[in-house]
Amino acid sequence: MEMCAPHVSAMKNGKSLDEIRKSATFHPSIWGDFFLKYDSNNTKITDAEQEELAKHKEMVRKMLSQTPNDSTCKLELIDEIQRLGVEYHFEKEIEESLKHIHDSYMQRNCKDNDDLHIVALRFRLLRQQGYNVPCGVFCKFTDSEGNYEASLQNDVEGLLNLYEAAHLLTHDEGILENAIEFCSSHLHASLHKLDDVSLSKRVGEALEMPNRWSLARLGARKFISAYQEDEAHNEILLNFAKLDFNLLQKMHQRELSDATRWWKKLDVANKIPHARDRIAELYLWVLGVFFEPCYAKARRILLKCISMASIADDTYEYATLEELRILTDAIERWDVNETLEDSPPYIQMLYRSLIKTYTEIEDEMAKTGESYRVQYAKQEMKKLLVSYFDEVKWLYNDNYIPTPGEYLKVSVVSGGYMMLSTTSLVGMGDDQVTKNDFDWIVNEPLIDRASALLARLLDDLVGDEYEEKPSSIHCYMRQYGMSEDDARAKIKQQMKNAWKDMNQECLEPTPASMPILMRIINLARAAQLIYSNGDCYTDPNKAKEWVKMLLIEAVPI
Ligand SMILES: CC(C)=CCC/C(C)=C/COP(=O)(O)OP(=O)(O)O
Repeated sequence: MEMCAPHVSAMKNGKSLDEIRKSATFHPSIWGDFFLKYDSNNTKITDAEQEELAKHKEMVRKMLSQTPNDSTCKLELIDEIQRLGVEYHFEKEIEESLKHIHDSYMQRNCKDNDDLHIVALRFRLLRQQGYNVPCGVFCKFTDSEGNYEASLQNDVEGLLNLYEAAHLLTHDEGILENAIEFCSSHLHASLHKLDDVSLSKRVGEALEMPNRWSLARLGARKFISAYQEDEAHNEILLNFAKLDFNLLQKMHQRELSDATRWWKKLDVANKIPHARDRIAELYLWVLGVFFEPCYAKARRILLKCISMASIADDTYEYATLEELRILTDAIERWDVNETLEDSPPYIQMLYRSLIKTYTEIEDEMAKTGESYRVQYAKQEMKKLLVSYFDEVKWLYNDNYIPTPGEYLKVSVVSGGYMMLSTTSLVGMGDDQVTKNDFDWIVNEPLIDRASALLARLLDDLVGDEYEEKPSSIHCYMRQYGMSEDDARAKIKQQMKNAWKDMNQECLEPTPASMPILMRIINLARAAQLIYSNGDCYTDPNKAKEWVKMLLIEAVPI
């Protein structure tokens, strides 16, 4: 591609590109120092709280082991445990039960009862676990032309379960695609007629965001409230879920408090004032990737790296082409002694913080002989910043609009998700992640590319208001002479395909272990949330409710 000379900036409304870029401003942080107050004193978990939790946990464990595997109650109990967000306490028990349920289902050739709710629930639980249950189990609910029976319209519980199950679809599963369409329209129609408060809440939430796409913590918080309204709820299980949610929340508050202190020390608001000041929102993103106590170290590392990416993203949308050329070259060399003394302070500051952050992570990982992991993360960060620079070069090349192929090659990387997926493995346990897993993930396996593509396209669909650079919408319009609506429809189709790829890769035989695949699925879920209503990262008011629900307000006991 022919580049313009660096000093020849494109003009728009009488302003040079440099001027336009420097004039962009972001909403200030809405949280400021708020989370500092959650220090060790304010987030203490008392012995009495621990004991109460342990007592409830034992009762739930007993319930789980005493409910026969071949009962429909068992399916419902597992689903409730998972959706209430406490599955991580009983992973082994649930794994064994689902294996038993799967094996006996296969032995009887998937013969089932005729209750749609149960068929769909079993299908979903087994697919979530990686079992490739055939979608043909739903044939008996369709007529000879493949349409779902009209009589199902009144079975709201059945429709809801079918809708949730169908979101585990892979390619060429038209029966599940039809199910999503059929259920969506009838669930929408049922919403204002439902007397059952719990069911109505669950239908509303599912239509807004199906369970497969939902952030686990937010899903748990909402399900606790719907479950409480269900007259048939199990009091012990409900109380356990509430206690657990609140204790985890204290741990998350403490982590965000520490992160806020680290962020303040960087002094981003003063030293890099063009950057978004979003440590709470970034923590929310990371919490979407892993919320369990065993991932505290992984969260801490990922948060630091995503913060660096955020500052870098804004710097690549602010600085001049020449400044960025020098920065990008230095980052590719990754020379810890480089100071970039001829560059402006914000470039020096970004470079210094980046090197320092990764050096600190490396030192920490060296203690367990795992500093090799940081090399992979560094490589991905370099790739990310090079892709940011490639986008800037398009812009300075007279607003060059790339072909869709050219665009995606760069912008799937610049979405940051490949860097995040690799980095999310850095702080995970050595029983969960090996060197082979890093070699696998940095080679852009299908699930990783699909999650990154989804995030990029979601961002593109909402991002235009803040961005100067081209998006996939422009590229499609230009390449195929499409209208904006048609380009958007094409992008939505690609997003559906990305979910099919991700679902397929989570079925046995899987390309990596489930804890690793779940990080990638969870990243996709975080993107679904953050770009669900415009760009909720850039506009902090849009993410405010979620921060409150997950990080401030305890669940009322
Ligand atoms: C996924 C990551 C790395 C998150 C950190 C914050 C960030 C860079 C968000 C995307 O912002 P944007 O919408 O401005 O992104 P882009 O400029 O790539 O469109």
